[in-house]
Amino acid sequence: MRTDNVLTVRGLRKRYLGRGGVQANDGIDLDVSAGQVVGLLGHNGAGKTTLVNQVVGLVLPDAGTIHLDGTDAIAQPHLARERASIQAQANVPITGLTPRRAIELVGRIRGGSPGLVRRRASTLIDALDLGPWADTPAEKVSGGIARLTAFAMTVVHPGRLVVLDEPTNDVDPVRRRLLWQQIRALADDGRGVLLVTHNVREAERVVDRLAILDHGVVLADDTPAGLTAPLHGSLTVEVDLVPDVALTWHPAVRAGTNARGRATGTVSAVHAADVVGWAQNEVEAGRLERYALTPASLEDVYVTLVGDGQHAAADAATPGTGAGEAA
Ligand SMILES: Nc1ncnc2c1ncn2[C@@H]1O[C@H](COP(=O)(O)OP(=O)(O)OP(=O)(O)O)[C@@H](O)[C@H]1O
Repeated sequence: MRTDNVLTVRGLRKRYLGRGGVQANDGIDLDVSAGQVVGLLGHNGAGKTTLVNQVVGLVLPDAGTIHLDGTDAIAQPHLARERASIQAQANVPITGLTPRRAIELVGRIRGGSPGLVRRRASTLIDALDLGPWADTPAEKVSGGIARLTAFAMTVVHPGRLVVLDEPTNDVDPVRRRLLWQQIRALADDGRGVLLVTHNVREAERVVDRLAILDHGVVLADDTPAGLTAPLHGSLTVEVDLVPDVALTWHPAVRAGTNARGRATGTVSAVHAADVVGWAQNEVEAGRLERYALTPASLEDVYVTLVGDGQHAAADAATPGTGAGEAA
């Protein structure tokens, strides 16, 4: 029976043997429907790539089931690879080709007709602003352009499921937005998209649903709004510390993380004005460098669930460095 689910994963387990062994996936359930972008967020080693590799038959699970567009992906990995398009974490080398030629070649290998592939390649090149490099030898293009080329190679003739493993690595902020638009367009066109990322802000911008993975376990799986709902009514306070000056939070602040000269806490919105007054005072007295108050975000949810994952926050936008900002 055909369902709207493009990918259904149940109870997936994978342990790598070797010194001590690693339980890379520990009973994962995950669904991706047609028309949906589902984010898979987790720090280094959380088990994301292991999950993806099992979906496309590159790694054999110890237990669990994977159904991809109606087929059993474990029993029939060749069908899974036909029905899924995957952009791996590492770019496939395209030395000797130009980006345009590489994109067209993959489209043809995947069964697209010459005319259709040529048109789709041109559309992607324009949409991702790759025009100036499209006909340049691949050896001469930058890392970001190579990454965008790899994305275009993946989606030139996409399967029902499109898996993108860190597609925006090395991509500049402007083209990153263009890429996000193309990810959205894939879903709008009826594909299911699984977007693997470390980047909380990226997840916030693009996904319909987000699964947070930690040590091989899905800790939460919901819409961004659903994930942040428990934090509604609270704000995040972030302060930059003055070296050698101990921080004493305002009593209304619940302390969170404190590392590398920056501390965060949460405060109920009803106490926000008091905390702004306190923070301003601390800045003027030279006990704080700066402060910022922002609405609770997915990043706060992630840190609450996973801990102070410096990895996840690494690519997040940095608040301004003025004397203080209140959102
Ligand atoms: N082939 C392998 N043999 C042994 N251990 C492995 C192998 N591949 C991955 N691991 C281990 O399994 C765990 C999960 O790794 P995985 O690559 O799936 O995580 P990830 O979330 O994709 O990380 P990253 O974001 O760094 O790519 C890690 O502890 C990793 O060291």
